[in-house]
Amino acid sequence: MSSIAFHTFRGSRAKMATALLLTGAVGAGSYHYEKKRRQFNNRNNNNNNNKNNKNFAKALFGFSTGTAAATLTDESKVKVATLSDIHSFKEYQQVYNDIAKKIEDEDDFDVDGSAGPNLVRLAWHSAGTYDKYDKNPHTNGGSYGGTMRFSKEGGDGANNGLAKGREFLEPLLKKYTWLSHGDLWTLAGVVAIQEMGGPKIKWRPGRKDLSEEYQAPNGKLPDAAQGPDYVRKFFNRLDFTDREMVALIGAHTLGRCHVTSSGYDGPWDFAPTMFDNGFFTQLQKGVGSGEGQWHLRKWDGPEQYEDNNSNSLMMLPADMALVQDPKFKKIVDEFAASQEAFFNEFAPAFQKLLESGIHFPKESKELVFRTLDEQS
Ligand code: HEM
Repeated sequence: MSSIAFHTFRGSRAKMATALLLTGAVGAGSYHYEKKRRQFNNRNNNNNNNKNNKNFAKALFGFSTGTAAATLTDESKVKVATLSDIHSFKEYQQVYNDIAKKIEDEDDFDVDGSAGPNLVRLAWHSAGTYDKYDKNPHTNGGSYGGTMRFSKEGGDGANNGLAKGREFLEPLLKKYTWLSHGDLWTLAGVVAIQEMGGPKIKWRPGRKDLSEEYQAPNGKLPDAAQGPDYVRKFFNRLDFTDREMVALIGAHTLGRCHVTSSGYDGPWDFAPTMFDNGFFTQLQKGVGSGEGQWHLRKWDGPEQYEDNNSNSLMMLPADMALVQDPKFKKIVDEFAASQEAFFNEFAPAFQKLLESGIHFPKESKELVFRTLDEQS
């Protein structure tokens, strides 16, 4: 890189370096780091320790240690999950339990009671800003930095209603002062899904709070008024396949739309606090005048669908997109026919969503939590 280019980018690179170094991503000096470094050096059978230290850090974390601003490489433009200061499985299970109990205790959070659906949406919106085409860690989003706590990202219209979920979780940050916003919000999504009867979701810690400059630009979350091409393109930006995107939108089995948040109104199925394949069984029949089908709701609000049977359920245009596109429709039919198939594909897709844009070193363990029921 020429010195001019270097100076041009020096400010943001220095900030990036500081952020990553502060995260403890490098963790030089820790027991874990030292052990791995020695193994690496032995394997490479080379006495040049200083050079080897740098190569090791690069292999593990994607960038070299040393004078940070000067030695950052292009690979460093990723957000690296920390290994050095994460906590034990037992402690994360404790956080899990506290969130689960709080959901259970505060059962007047929303129209349907539970805070669970809001927390799932919080986890997804914290991660769903990721843009794989944007290589600048300041703007490419994802759940790492917990940046929805700042006013620009938090104030994006798509995030209306989520301040309530963030406030609900605030006491946990006071109790577990070592927990980052990103870890808390993503973990809360996992808790909510599992406690509402959904599949086990593997989860990994290591996100760190980043500063305001890392807020994702507004407009990175999906527009519900759009059709199949938009939905496919949107989720391709997050690196998802057709099957993964259909599975993920199946989370609309939970919760409801609120006129005060999005302008849309109503729940997708009759059990909005139960994680099942109800979204697909409702959606499957598509638009028409027959039994179990859908028609456009006549009202003053934005275009949305209403079910013929009860006139009380809703579908967004972006939901209906999944039965308008033949490739999506085939997958909807599969998930409507088998809840097991849905769960099997939802769980890894949701884990992938929560890890979008984050590099988890090979050594980082996937944690699988026990539900409150399983522990009693
Ligand atoms: C094309 C993609 C998507 C669009 C356009 C979309 C749109 C919306 C809208 C408009 C709402 C209503 C918000 C409100 O008024 O409170 C909503 C709620 C919700 N969304 Fe999505 N969504 C999408 C994908 C997803 C995904 C991938 C997930 C999770 C994996 C998800 C989980 C939820 C949940 C749980 C709620 C209910 C929240 C509550 O009850 O407070 N959505 N979504």
